[in-house]
Amino acid sequence: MDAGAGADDIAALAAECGLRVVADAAKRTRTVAARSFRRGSVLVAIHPLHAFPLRAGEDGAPDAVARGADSGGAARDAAGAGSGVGPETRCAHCFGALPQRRPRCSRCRQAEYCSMACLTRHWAARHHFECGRLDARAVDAAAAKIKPEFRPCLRMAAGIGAAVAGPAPAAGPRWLRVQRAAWDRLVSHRERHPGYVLRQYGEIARVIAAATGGGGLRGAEDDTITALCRSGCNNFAASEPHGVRTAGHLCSPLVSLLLNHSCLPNAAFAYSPASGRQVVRALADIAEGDEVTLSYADGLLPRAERRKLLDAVYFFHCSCAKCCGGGGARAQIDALMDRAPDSADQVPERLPTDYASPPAIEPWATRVLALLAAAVAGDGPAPCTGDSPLERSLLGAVADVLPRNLSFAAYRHWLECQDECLERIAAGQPAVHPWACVAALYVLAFYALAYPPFHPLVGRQCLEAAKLAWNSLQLAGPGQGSAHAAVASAARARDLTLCAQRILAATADPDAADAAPSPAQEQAALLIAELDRLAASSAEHCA
Ligand SMILES: C[S@@+](CC[C@H](N)C(=O)[O-])C[C@H]1O[C@@H](n2cnc3c(N)ncnc32)[C@H](O)[C@@H]1O
Repeated sequence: MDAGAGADDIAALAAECGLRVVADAAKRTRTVAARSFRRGSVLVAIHPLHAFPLRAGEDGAPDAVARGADSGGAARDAAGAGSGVGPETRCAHCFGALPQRRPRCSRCRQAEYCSMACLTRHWAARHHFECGRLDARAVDAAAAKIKPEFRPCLRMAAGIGAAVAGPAPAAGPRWLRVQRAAWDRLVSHRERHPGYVLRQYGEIARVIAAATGGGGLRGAEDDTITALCRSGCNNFAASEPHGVRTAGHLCSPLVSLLLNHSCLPNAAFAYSPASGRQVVRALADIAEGDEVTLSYADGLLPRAERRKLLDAVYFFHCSCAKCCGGGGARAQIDALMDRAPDSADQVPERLPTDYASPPAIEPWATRVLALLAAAVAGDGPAPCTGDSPLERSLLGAVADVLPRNLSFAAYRHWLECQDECLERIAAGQPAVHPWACVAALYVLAFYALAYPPFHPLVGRQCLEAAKLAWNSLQLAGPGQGSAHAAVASAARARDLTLCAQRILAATADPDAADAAPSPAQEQAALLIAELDRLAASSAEHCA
């Protein structure tokens, strides 16, 4: 880490977290583990320098940031799910939905909350500081003058401008001092941004200056353009509470500065709706000396799409273990999934027509799901290096599968089937459950091939599949045919739920008050109780 104002603060905080920043010729810096970490360990937890919820029509990233990279948002957004919520529908603290009657900050009258608890937490954490500095009305007036898709950029630049203006308050919190020092050290890649982007940023900078005369937004136009470029390759998308859709944006310079990208990351971030902090956790066991990485792009995107995004937004060519693994297992799986089915080997394009007869699950998917379950159940080491024993076994399970069945096109097909089935179920067609369960199991198998086993998305999908298996089981009574029973045995529902429970426990919000279970954890506990009741009543029946 270079010397300079704030360098000591940053290095000291990193050291306390068990991390060390070292120079890197290709990446400028990289952060390595100064000790080993077990999967699930919290690596960094810090309040963002600036954070705000998305508004209606403003669901583009404030820049081209990693859209929910670690929450799977990119894959879902690519599959057509946007956030699209109204200005009045998200809490300024937790980014959750707002009720009809909602508290708001009595000082700025702008920040709205879903509850008094969120208002109080936001004030204590960050708002007491930014409320006096950021003229939210002036920001809104300025934002109204530019295209909706660029408004988050404006709001981000304005918020950061206010947060970093003037000397750091001596009595201010440590996180603020560290975040400000880290902001000054972030790359902007300004010289590499295309002309049309710089012109748009110039327009935003002019609007900000004209609307406020600098008051509340601060910064000369040129500085605002640099801030926009910097924010473009350093910001984070935050998910809605307990969900996967992008609901807000965070500028957290320390985390940006510390963590480089890998398509096979060993860490993931989440926004804690409880504390408003950004929390980075180990996704896998990390050995001392290993580089700690996040994913800036969803690891389930095809390699070419990931490369395009990383090149266009972050200005580098990825050479991680998955992209160029020198023949490592994950790189080979990635290459298998990158194959395009030829015309004689087409992925089915249409959604199912016969929801009464779900297809059988192919042996490769069953093998992958068994490997996932064993990895999650085991207490042994869980590294994710690209060529660990688990990753080699996964490759062995899929090496001979045809592109028709194992490709991104196939993954997207199953994801689409799952979404379609869930819509039908929501519309009152419970008989679709077994079909939905099959689709969910395939999606889970693809997740297992693309993500480390303890990735939060794997946990959510395990729970989704478990719920569908349980509901299919309910349909498998007399007269309902054997297909339902074949899809969903009680043993499968139990295995999936146990998997979900372990992953959810390892990825639960560490800042949640009194470690209160999340809704997903509550659902998993309920499912296990139901399955136990079912097992007890069948045992009684047999006796
Ligand atoms: C969020 S910053 C990460 C911190 C960065 N290492 C630094 O020293 O400022 C993102 C930038 O780091 C560099 N970077 C991150 N991951 C990289 C990787 N895997 N390979 C090459 N460069 C990378 C790129 O310049 C990217 O725009």
